[in-house]
Amino acid sequence: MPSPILDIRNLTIRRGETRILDDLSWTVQKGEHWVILGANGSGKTSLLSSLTGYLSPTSGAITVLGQTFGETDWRELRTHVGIVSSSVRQMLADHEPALLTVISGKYAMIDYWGSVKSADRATATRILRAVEASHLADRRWEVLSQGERQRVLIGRALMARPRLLILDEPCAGLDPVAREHFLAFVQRLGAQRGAPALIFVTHHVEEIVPVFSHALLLRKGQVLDFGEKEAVLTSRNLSKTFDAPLRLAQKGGRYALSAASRVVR
Ligand SMILES: Nc1ncnc2c1ncn2[C@@H]1O[C@H](COP(=O)(O)OP(=O)(O)OP(=O)(O)O)[C@@H](O)[C@H]1O
Repeated sequence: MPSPILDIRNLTIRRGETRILDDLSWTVQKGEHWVILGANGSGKTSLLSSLTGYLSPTSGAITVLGQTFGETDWRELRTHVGIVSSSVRQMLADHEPALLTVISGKYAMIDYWGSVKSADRATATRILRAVEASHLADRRWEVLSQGERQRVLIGRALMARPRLLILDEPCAGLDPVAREHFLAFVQRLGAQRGAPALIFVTHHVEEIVPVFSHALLLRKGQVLDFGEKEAVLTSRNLSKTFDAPLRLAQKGGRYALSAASRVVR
């Protein structure tokens, strides 16, 4: 069996008295696309930071693409993991056209400088087409809408040909129509042959499109449940995740949450 995309064993991260993540184990196999759901402060961002090597474990093991934290050059490994998050968004240069932003992803560079190789230009042009943003190639970062920025950032991440693509709350700041367009794009992206494994972090079950096969629920730094989404996404589990009685409904492969008068089983 090929090595998993991601394998986390008994991960605990403590800082001072705070137990940020507590004995967390999780495996992502090739061909799976995961959603991580959890309330504010449940540890989602910390988990992502740990698997890109930015937050060191107190104990436990993290293996990404067959390489284990502490035994390998994490900087090299990072180039195989694409990440789209608010911290990357904030670092981009206002004046940079989208095509250069995408090219910069190959070199893990912010604010691309230097001459552009024609092969890189051709690849970035193809990627911009794949993220349905060809028309944005010459547009500067500062004028792009939030939805356009997300596509360009995904293009930037894809430029490094990642096997794992992490989308950390990518719908934050999108209006309902832009959000639906973006989610339809994520659905197409994940369904493409050879697509990287997706990890999509959100607070909202409405954002779980059918291409996601698995879900991980986090609560107070611990895994509440994980596995195939049909088994994990239940009213009972989500009520525990968000500490309130909630009812989960499913229609046409999409989910919706509403308040319930008591925890629904
Ligand atoms: N370096 C640190 N030192 C101490 N506590 C930390 C540190 N980093 C994170 N925490 C705490 O760990 C908890 C989890 O934080 P984290 O940002 O991972 O949550 P989250 O699920 O991403 O939340 P949100 O949905 O609000 O973004 C929080 O209580 C946070 O204050």
